[in-house]
Amino acid sequence: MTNDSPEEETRAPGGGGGVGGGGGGGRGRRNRADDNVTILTSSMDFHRASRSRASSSTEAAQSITSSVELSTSSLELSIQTRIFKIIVIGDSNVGKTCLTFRFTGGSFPDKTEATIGVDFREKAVEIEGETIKECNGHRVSASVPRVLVGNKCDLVDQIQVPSNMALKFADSHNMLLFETSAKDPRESQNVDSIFMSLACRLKAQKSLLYRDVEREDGRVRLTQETETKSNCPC
Ligand SMILES: Nc1nc2c(ncn2[C@@H]2O[C@H](COP(=O)(O)OP(=O)(O)OP(=O)(O)O)[C@@H](O)[C@H]2O)c(=O)[nH]1
Repeated sequence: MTNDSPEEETRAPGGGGGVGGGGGGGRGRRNRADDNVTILTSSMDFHRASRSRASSSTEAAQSITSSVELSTSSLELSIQTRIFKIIVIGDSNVGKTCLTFRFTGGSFPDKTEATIGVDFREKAVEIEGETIKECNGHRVSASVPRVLVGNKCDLVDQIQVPSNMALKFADSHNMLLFETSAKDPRESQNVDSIFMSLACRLKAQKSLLYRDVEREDGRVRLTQETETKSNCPC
């Protein structure tokens, strides 16, 4: 099994689709000896899609005379999509590329080559009505949600790490455990759940939406929401 903070490789899913939300824990299966466990870590970022408004002269005039109100509504409109950066870390050949490809592209790649450096894929998903996007880039911090993934569970006769050991490791590091196969199409939902779980947890962890818009002396003051609220099942 890999260390808690594997350093030899990091990878950010990018290139295909997005994230979904899902639930929790995993089943158990394991990889080859040198492959062991893939750890997915993630961090959160915030993306504001700009929206242009006021195309007519009337609207333009309104935007001048009612700048505060327009600024407020523009802000609300602009908060459409948050970007979560998910980093897939693990030993070489464990299937990081295939897992992210399965999730973002929906299939198992016919051929992969050892990734040098960092590979990016991205996929937009919707959770509780909010669009979440992965993003090119990564930042690892101890506070970000992490899950532990054992890939290649289709290789039943080559299991290297017993499920109970993986579970113990995951528990001790406050991670969910997923045991899955990027190759087996029957496992695709479980692969999705890995990323959806992360997206859900990221979404719930700390909202960066500016919900409280206060007016003070004719000026708009934005208050960053810090409360964690979610109906996400994971
Ligand atoms: N049987 C099986 N093979 C897999 C699975 N996932 C990946 N592989 C194979 O494992 C090999 C390595 O897969 P990659 O996704 O390139 O592994 P990686 O971790 O990205 O490798 P590096 O780029 O070297 O770090 C390839 O030959 C894949 O076809 C799986 O779930 N089951």
